[in-house]
Amino acid sequence: MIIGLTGGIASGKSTVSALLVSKGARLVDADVIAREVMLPGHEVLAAAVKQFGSEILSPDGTLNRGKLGDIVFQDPAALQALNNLTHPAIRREIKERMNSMEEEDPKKLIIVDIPLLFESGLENMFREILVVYVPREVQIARLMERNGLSLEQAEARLHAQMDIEAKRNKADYIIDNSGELAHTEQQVAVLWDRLGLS
Ligand SMILES: CC(C)(COP(=O)(O)OP(=O)(O)OC[C@H]1O[C@@H](n2cnc3c(N)ncnc32)[C@H](O)[C@@H]1O)[C@@H](O)C(=O)NCCC(=O)NCCS
Ligand SMILES: Nc1ncnc2c1ncn2[C@@H]1O[C@H](COP(=O)(O)OP(=O)(O)OP(=O)(O)O)[C@@H](O)[C@H]1O
Repeated sequence: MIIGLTGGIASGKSTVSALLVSKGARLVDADVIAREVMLPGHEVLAAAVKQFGSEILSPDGTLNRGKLGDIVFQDPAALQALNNLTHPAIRREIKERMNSMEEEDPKKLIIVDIPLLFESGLENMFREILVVYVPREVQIARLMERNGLSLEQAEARLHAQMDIEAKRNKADYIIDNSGELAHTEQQVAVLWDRLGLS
């Protein structure tokens, strides 16, 4: 059983994924893979340096994520160029990990957390999709707080994604993470039952 999990930036995808993992699900996390392909020595990072220049690197040769984020989240063409470099490698790795987890234990729930699942047209990879939802204002407030961003920076990041209401409309399952964590936990428990996993 494989479910695609998505939502908006800072809507709580990692929080909900962690709750599902604590119940026994296995997790493929596209953000983790996206970080791996940007590590020194990886061909995707080399291609990004070629595209955006060595100013996206810190003095120790690692990616300066804030710097690259500032470049791409203000410029749709730059974001598209970055996506063209990173997404094929990320997609390949997601598929490999999903397949090997499924082979290892076909009965276990596998959660595949992909922030840009809809934007990247990956809906067809999944029979069912779970959207972690919070209203836009909550998204902005949590993003500003967690990443120390200004309102303008936070809005630019939201603007680079499909609107959260549109994602919610495409969901098979919705977890509303706008309340207290305990409320989110309850919904995860209900979902777990509904999937027949209890
Ligand atoms: C631009 C980068 C360096 C910014 O790094 P930073 O540490 O500030 O953010 P982080 O990687 O933690 O991403 C936070 C969130 O931003 C949003 N986001 C990231 N990349 C993108 C993108 N290409 N388009 C729209 N939103 C994005 C997602 O909601 C993500 O969960 C980084 O996001 C990156 O390398 N992005 C390209 C790879 C990618 O598309 N990743 C998304 C997961 S598939
Ligand atoms: N129910 C909640 N109540 C209050 N704060 C929360 C709740 N759920 C998550 N948060 C906080 O909101 C922020 C965003 O949550 P989280 O990192 O899980 O989102 P995400 O969707 O995985 O983010 P990203 O898109 O950036 O990867 C974090 O700082 C987290 O601690």
